[in-house]
Amino acid sequence: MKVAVLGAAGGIGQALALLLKTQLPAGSKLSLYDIAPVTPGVAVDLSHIPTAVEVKGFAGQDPSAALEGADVVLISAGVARKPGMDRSDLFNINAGIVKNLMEKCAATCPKALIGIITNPVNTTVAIAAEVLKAAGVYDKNRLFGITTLDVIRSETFIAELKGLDVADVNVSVIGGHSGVTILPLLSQVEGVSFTDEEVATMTTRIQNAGTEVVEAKAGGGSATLSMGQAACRFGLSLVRGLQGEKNVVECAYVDGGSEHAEFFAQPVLLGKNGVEKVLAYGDVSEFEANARDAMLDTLKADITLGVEFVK
Ligand SMILES: NC(=O)c1ccc[n+]([C@@H]2O[C@H](COP(=O)([O-])OP(=O)(O)OC[C@H]3O[C@@H](n4cnc5c(N)ncnc54)[C@H](O)[C@@H]3O)[C@@H](O)[C@H]2O)c1
Ligand SMILES: O=C(O)C[C@H](O)C(=O)O
Repeated sequence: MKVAVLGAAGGIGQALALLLKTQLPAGSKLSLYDIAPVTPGVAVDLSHIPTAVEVKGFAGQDPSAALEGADVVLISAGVARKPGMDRSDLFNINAGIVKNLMEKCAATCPKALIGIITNPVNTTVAIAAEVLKAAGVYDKNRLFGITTLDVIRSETFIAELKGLDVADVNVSVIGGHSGVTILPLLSQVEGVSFTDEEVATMTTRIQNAGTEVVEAKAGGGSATLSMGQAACRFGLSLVRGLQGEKNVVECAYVDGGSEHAEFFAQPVLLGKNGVEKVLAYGDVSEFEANARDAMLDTLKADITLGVEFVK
């Protein structure tokens, strides 16, 4: 199994690479690429950790060597937010970066499962899909926007509020990955009940959690360590699915035939070809149904922006 990380010298990339080096199955290959010249050094550094995962690092303008034979590609290349910015403010720089990297993926590893971390995810995933379509290699089951950070935040915050063991808390988060498009389905959390006020406060906290980190880092970037953990969880789930493990389910932002939008985050069953089945997200409360319907104009506009960028 070969996993490539693009943007591997960055805050997320280095944390993710460390976690993958220590958690990928024995015999895996980890391929690190970034435009930053330090990237081969990051790989050498990681290679001294005693696990049966081979690491190689690549720098420069062309990621092709890093992508050859990749089964999974995780992309965190691009710029991060500073206080006062929205994720959509990253579009001007990150759209072109994702487009260029996806052209290389389409040419070099068209069958790989690709997970997009780079913001604005609602839009960059649409860009990735258009690039793959233009190259004639699009398979909707192999492209994912990684929204796992919203899931782990939800699990953490709910466990804290309700005094639960976080290992017992499972939450689906649907929609997209920015502001009101992030919708945790609190009504479905087993063994927990929330007052209306708790639902409103918790939903807002989860939607603004990225900004909470951006402000706390005071100009030094956005979430990197928690995102490294989230991307590692998601990447390992992709690998487990590819290896034939059953019942691997994650929420992800996919082109899954949703009635709501062309791309929509919801639970998916992962398998040997990526998405094996898009799962229904189940019954929702009136609050959640209203929040879901209210996000759709924003989500669709984010998607259209990406489609038009490539066309
Ligand atoms: N999906 C999510 O939940 C989520 C969570 C946190 C951050 N993010 C996003 O992830 C992205 C990366 O965040 P970060 O904190 O790691 O940023 P960072 O600045 O620490 O790292 C980004 C890396 O990308 C590299 N890079 C830039 N252009 C590149 C190119 N063309 N090819 C290869 N590498 C390139 C840079 O050299 C840098 O090492 C941002 O867009 C951020 O908003 C997404
Ligand atoms: O908020 C950001 O800009 C980064 C990321 O999308 C997050 O949710 O932490």
